[in-house]
Amino acid sequence: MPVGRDPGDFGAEGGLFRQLRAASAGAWEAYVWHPFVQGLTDGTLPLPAFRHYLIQDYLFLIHFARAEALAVFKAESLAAMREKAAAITAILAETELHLRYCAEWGLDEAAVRAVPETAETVSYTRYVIDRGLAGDILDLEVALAPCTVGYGEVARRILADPRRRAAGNPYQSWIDMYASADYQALARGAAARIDALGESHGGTARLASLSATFGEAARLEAAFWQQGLDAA
Ligand SMILES: Cc1ncc(C[n+]2csc(CCO)c2C)c(N)n1
Repeated sequence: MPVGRDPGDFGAEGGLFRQLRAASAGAWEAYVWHPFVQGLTDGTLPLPAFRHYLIQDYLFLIHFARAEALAVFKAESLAAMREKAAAITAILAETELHLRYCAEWGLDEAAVRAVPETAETVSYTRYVIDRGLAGDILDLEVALAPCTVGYGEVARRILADPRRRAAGNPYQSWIDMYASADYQALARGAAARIDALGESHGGTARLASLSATFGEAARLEAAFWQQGLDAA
C-alpha cells in the first residue's frame, strides 16, 4: 500500500506531519527502509552491527530524554507538559530493554556508559537539542518526530514485508517493542501532536524551515543505522 493511503498511517491527511514527510520523501524512505532495517526484517543483520547500534542507542536515549525534558520546559499547556513527562518515562523504560540486551553480551551499565559516543550519536542528539533551544515547541517537536514516528513506521514496514522472518529471528524482541499497540499509539500521538501544533503555531507559514529540520533529522536517523553496518 502506498505510504499516505494506509488508514492506519501516521498523521491526518493534509496535516503538517504528512506535509513534512512528503517534503522529505527521499530522506524518509532512506531512513525507514534502510538496509539495517531490512536486515532486522529477515534476520540477516550481523550481530556486531546490532550490538554497535544498540550500545550507541543507549547513549542516544539519555540525550533524547534531555531533549524531551526541554519539550516539557517549552510546552504550550499543562496537558502537553504531562504528555512530555510521560515520554521521558517511556524513554527511560526503553533504556532498560537496551541494558537487558547488553547484559546478555556481558556488558553492564557502567561498561555501556564508558563507551564513547560516536560522531553520529553526538550529531543527531545535539542537533535535536539545538533546534529546541533555538526555536519554539514546534521546532523542537518537528526535530523529535522522525525518531518517535519513524520507529513506528519501521515496525509496520517490517511486519508487512514478505521477506520477514518471524520464527527464530534474533531481533524479534526489538521488533515486538516497536510493533506493540502501546508504541504504535505513542507514535500516532506524536504525529497528531505535530498536526495540532501546525494549526496552533503557524505551521504553513513556517513550512520551509520546519521541512529543513525534519529532513535533517531523517538523514541523521539513516546515518545512525549506517554506523551499525559500518562497524560490522
Ligand atoms: C536512533 C533512534 N531513533 C529512534 C528511536 C526510538 N525512540 C527513541 S525515544 C523513544 C521513546 C518515545 O519517544 C523511541 C521509541 C531510537 N531508540 N533510536
